[in-house]
Amino acid sequence: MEKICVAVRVRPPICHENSSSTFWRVDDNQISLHKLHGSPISCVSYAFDHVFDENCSNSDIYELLTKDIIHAAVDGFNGTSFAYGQTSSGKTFTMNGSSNDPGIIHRAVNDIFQKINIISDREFLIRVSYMEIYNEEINDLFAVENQKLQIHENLERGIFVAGLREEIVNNAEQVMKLLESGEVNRHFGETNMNARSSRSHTIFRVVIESKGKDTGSFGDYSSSDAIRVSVLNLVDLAGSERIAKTGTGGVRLKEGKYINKSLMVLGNVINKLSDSAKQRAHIPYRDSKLTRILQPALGGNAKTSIICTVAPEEIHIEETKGTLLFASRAKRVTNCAQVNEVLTDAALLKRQKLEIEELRRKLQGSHAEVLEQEILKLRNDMLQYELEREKLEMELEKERRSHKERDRYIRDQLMMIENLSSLVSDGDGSSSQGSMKESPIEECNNRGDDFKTPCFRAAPKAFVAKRSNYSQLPDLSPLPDSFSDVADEDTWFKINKGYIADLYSLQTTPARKVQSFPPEDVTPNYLNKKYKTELQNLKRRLELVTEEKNELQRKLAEDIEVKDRLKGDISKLKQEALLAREMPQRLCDSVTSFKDTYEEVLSKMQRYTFDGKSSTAKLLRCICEIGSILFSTMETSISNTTDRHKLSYGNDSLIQEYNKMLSEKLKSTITSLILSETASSEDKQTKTPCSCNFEVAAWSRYHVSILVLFFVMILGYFVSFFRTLIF
Ligand SMILES: Nc1ncnc2c1ncn2[C@@H]1O[C@H](COP(=O)(O)OP(=O)(O)OP(=O)(O)O)[C@@H](O)[C@H]1O
Repeated sequence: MEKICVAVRVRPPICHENSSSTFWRVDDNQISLHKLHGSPISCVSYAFDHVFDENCSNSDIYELLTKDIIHAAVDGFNGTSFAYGQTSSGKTFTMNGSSNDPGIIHRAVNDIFQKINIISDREFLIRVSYMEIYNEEINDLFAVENQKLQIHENLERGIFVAGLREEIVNNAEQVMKLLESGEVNRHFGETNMNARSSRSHTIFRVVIESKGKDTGSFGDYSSSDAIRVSVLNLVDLAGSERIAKTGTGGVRLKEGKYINKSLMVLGNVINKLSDSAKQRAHIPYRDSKLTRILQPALGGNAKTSIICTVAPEEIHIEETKGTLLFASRAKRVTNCAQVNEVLTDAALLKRQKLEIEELRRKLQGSHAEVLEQEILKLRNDMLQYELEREKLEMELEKERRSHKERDRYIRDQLMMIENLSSLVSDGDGSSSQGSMKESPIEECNNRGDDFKTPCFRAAPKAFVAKRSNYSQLPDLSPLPDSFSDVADEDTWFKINKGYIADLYSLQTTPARKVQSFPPEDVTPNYLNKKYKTELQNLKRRLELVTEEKNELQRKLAEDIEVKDRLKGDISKLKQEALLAREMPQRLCDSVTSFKDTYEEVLSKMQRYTFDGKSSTAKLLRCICEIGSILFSTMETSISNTTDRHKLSYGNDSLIQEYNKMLSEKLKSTITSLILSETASSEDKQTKTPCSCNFEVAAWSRYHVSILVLFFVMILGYFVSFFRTLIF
């Protein structure tokens, strides 16, 4: 919540009065009425956010009063700046300025483009429109054919003027040209008070849309997909006037009445808003087109500044006091400005997903308390979004239905008119047919298509192109069709004396139940009900959050359990791997010791053979040879096994080959041994045997044969065991 910023500007005197007895004195942010010789007049002293004396320039006013609002508008806040004051007090001079001292509008436009050129991480679409409220009718200053436009309201655009031309602009120069063309269409007139008096209120409107350029960085979820839409109104009001002074009649008189009446409604709105919330009842925004259009700026979602211009001359003392009274009341009005973001469903989902991700990350870092808070916040936000979305959907549906009904009604009416006109005409229905080709709604749509700026520089980017087709069929929101004649002097008195009119006798439209800002029903019952609902919502959210927290804790415990189990498995596997790595070495050791034993046994056996030529000796040599080949083969295989890369099926075939070769060799040795044995037994019968040597040789052959068989078995078994182990 923030207060409206209010300033007062004193224009330089136009005519120097000789007989004046008082003067207005400006001290810092105070303005007070003094007697000619210096003493202040009691109760005529006012303080505001700023008071500018006659030496101040438009530049000073812009810097201190308006610049912040313009910058905030670029950042997505709605903004309004308007000039209020009696006729000829310098409102138009403040808003439009002169060639030497450009006014607030020109400075704001330049500033907007300067600022958006600096912001490199967002893309912008700027649209401008210019309208006037003349005799309580809205006219388009960019398109003279657009007269008597209607005010509408819908969810997406809020309060807007249907059929108003909006120009897409790319630079300040383009806007200045448009403004110049608009000024030509504005209603000015000569009065006794001002040679060029504004006879209408004008509103120059800038709509600033922007979207973040996608940086793709984590955590940049707040802005990447959301579109910001802000509306900036720069308003030059017509001045209140006293017919006795302006000396007008005819058209001017009529204009003056409308001006005074709408300013009186503005004063009433400000008065109501400046009351405390308890005293505030219905705010009569709908009593004039001016207040209806400025509704968001007056106590709504906008940052607002008011510059109240006063004339220093003594003859205008009553008007000046009236203006200062208005300014004092306006100072008490609070607004509630917030960045206007339009979130698409996808953007909302993305934002929530990222927020959950962020939470998970934090959970892993075990910041449980912080998380609890954040979960709570997140759940709250999500719930709020859901509720809002549901509400909006319902409202949209309602709006659509009423829209359809209206369409049907208009079509029926058109048909009726067509029938009637064909009845009236003498059988020639062609003229009526021609005029009935387009329904008002179609006409409005066609008008919407004309919104594009002819001198638009380049083909717009995707975002710009999409948003520039921004045109909705309006919803009817009737305003009083005509202002009843109000006795001018009476109205003037009410404006300047701070009189609060009886609104209900003035009001011509029923108060709507749903007002955006501020809430109107503040009765205790309503509040009780509201708080109860809120409490229930909060409880429900709390339950959800607790559930989610418990779920997350359970998952965390499960994760820890699985992790422990895996750790046990890994250490077992590590031990097995260590054993597997040691196995070849152990085998190698076994083979070496087996080889040693084998060689020892063989050397002992060789001792039984008395000469190396006997068949036993031959057999032993053969066994010895076979043994050493077998052992070296095994050693090679084992060393290959140690180096896993060398292990292949080729080793298996090598062992098989050796096995085969050895068997054949053993077979041939045994065959040759049997043959030589047969030959020696034949010799035994022909020669005299040496019984002692024969017995020894026979004994040794017998044992050697057994041993050979034994070793062959062991070797065979060893080789097969070794092969199984490796493969
Ligand atoms: N601060 C100022 N410095 C110099 N001249 C000023 C200043 N303010 C107003 N004037 C002059 O006073 C005259 C009246 O000003 P202006 O037309 O801006 O008044 P206004 O409040 O817009 O009147 P109206 O309500 O009738 O349109 C103009 O000639 C303008 O140039």
